[in-house]
Amino acid sequence: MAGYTPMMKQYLDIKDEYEDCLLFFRLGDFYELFFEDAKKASKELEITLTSRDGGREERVPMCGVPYHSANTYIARLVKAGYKVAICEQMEDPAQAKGVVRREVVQVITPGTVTDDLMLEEKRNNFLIAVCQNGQTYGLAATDISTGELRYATLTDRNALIDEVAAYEPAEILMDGGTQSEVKQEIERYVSALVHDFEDVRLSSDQARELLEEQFDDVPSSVVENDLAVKTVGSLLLYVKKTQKRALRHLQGITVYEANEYMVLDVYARRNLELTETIRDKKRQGSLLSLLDHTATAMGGRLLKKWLDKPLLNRRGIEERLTAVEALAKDMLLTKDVQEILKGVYDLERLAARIASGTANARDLVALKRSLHMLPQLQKVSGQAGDAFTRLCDFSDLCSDIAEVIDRAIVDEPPVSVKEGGVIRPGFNEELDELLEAKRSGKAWLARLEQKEREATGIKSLKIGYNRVFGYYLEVTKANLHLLPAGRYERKQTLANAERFITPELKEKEALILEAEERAVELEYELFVQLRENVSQQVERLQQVAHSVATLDVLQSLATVSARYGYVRPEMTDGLQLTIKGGRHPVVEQVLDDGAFTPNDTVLNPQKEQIALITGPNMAGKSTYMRQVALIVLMAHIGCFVPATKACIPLVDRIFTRIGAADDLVGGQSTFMVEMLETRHAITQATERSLILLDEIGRGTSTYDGMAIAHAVIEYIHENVKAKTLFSTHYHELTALAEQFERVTNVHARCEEREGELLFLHRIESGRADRSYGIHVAELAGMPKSVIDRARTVLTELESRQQTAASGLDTGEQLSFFLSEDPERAREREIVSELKKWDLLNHTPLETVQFIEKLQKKLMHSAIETE
Ligand SMILES: Nc1ncnc2c1ncn2[C@@H]1O[C@H](COP(=O)(O)OP(=O)(O)OP(=O)(O)O)[C@@H](O)[C@H]1O
Repeated sequence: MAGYTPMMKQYLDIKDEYEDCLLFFRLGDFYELFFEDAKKASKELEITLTSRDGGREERVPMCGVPYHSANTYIARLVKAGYKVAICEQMEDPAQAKGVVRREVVQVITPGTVTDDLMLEEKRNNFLIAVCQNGQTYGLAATDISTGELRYATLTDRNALIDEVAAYEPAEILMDGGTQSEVKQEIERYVSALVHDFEDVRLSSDQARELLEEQFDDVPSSVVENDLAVKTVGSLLLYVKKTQKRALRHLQGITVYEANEYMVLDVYARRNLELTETIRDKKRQGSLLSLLDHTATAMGGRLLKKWLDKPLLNRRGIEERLTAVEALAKDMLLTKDVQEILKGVYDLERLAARIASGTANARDLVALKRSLHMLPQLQKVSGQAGDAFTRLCDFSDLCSDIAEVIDRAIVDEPPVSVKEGGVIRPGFNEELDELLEAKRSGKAWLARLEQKEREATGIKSLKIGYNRVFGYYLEVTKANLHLLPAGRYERKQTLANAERFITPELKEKEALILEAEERAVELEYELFVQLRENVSQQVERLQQVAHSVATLDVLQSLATVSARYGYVRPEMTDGLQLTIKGGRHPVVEQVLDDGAFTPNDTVLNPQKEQIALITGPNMAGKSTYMRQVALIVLMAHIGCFVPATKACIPLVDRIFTRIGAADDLVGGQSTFMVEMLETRHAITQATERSLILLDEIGRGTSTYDGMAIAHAVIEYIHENVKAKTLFSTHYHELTALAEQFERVTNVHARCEEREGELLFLHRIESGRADRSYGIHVAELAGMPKSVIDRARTVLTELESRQQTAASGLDTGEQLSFFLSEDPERAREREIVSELKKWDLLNHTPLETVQFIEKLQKKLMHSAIETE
């Protein structure tokens, strides 16, 4: 420190405490950054790097941004993953003795931003804390821009990763004890700022104390769980340390269990394109964007939550469906709801800003206007029926809050709350008197101007004001000779005018300025008082915000359901899934009207547990598989579904392995990803799950691939029992339908007409007879010579296979396995035939003949191999 100026010393002391942040150090009208911070920020923000004298020989690198536009710069840095500490001057530099006192007033990090500029309207901004205790993990998540705080204990690592991914957090705090592989895996799936919460580590007692201080009522499931106390406590401490302001809007802890909801892991979320498309990661084209007809930001955020956490409780689902049905049947009413909702601002974030003391008068007016819409929402939701009354509680319309804001704040207040013009006349007597004094003073000035003009005969004489000289009389040089001597005191000379004061003018000026100053001060005091009063009501506002958001989501789902001709799914307690005339909700919208071919689906654990889907490329297999999953998912969030009829059992998880997502997980081979996803599915699925496996095994050699695909199907059939859709190009696998009783074959039908391949996109029972791969290659514009050669090679291969198979007397479907390893395959077949032989229903002679036949087969096999 030696040699630095006192201000630089102050800077370095503060920076020492905020080492991991870029320190925005307020110097007059600028925030300045020094040393390494300046180098980083100037590069990131593309602003000039300069230097200043810091007292030592070498100059200190520096860059800066004007304070009034700092928000945009801070937003860019935070978005780039930096933490920014804002250090303000805590006293008036004009009155400070020595170095101006400075303090960090807020630390802005990706997970703790509250500025609208840095937030997406329809997206929550989650900050997550994770603690580990053995194999158990605590996860606490908060969005401080809305005030919600949730906690769950996860019983294994996969569950933790799925849950973290579902939040799509902006920032994650990890207990130092969390295993590094877990951290790595989280970092691989989630693009968030991840860091240790080294400096917010708490003992259980400290954490408990902190929670009790913050919340009136800490749920017993948290109090009695050390892991929960520690996780939520650390999260809270971090928020407190960064925000350094009231957190009244963090009102309670919602404790939930991950299995209360359908689990959608990272793969399923991405493969089903729930919130963004796989290819370009855009919202447009995702299921969320299709379903989102919400009119408010809160509704948009809640819809995403519903989609992230589909319900597993039938009553809850039915309740939503009933509400959606009521609105879908009455589009006029739905239109009314939408119109009213358009007048409602983001109540959640307004309430949060009010509670944290950052709201301005415009926010309060926005709140008032929104609250004024509530009686109408109460009325329409009442008209829509009982389900609404239960889901959206409009019993408290917060009209008292709207009324007090209305009485206090003018209709169009300025942005700043420190420059007056905020409080409505009649609200406060003292303020009215001060404003009257100011007004009458101004009228007096106008009269004085008139009087002086008449007295001097100078028509252009005018009264003006500036900050340095206060009020003055201005006379142009040409008219100076008209002024009587001695009455005016010269104050300022301009190029072509002179400015004067009189004792009378100065006396009045003191009164006017005093009144003005006091009025501005008083307005600010009154405003802060009002904001404080409203913030006491934050819980009521949050409650009503939730009801508005729920109504908005319901109307959005009803709008989509009515517009696209969806039907109400029948939710069943059983395990059978039946869909008639099902469509892919997103694909059907991109195609021309009526161009989408609807398809049926039946899946159940008794008979049709695993559907093997064959058919050429482009025939519609993936679309079909995804559509089944999306229909199931939509039903679970309470939305109607794109089908003519749907009976949907409760599905606890949807697993997907679909090729297109290969590029998503960096650093691993396509085949490795394929195997990871498949393992994930088959080890975690239950008989209530739905598994989609698209062309498993294609990432390796044919035999390996087929063997794996075979084994996976067998495993699901024998052990997992989950409903499964399995698409494959290995036609040989269709033989499994004969081997396993709950495997069925379906295919995407195509027809060849006059050498052209026609994709009918119809899923029909039975297997596809050919793969038509060469046709697709032709469609893709492959050179003719390549196509012709492929046809020749194919014919050759087919005839070779034919020859290999001709020795077999099975009459069954030709199998690649058989031609490759005929002996083993035949033995397997013989064993299977032996098993099936019903001794009691055959004569001894028949049995002997049967054994003789098997023996011959075996011998034949031996000769062939020799
Ligand atoms: N039911 C349908 N009705 C109309 N068009 C459809 C239907 N299903 C799919 N399609 C169209 O066919 C295209 C190909 O579908 P999809 O990707 O599902 O084929 P696929 O059989 O999975 O092909 P691949 O084996 O190459 O992955 C889709 O992009 C879509 O435009």
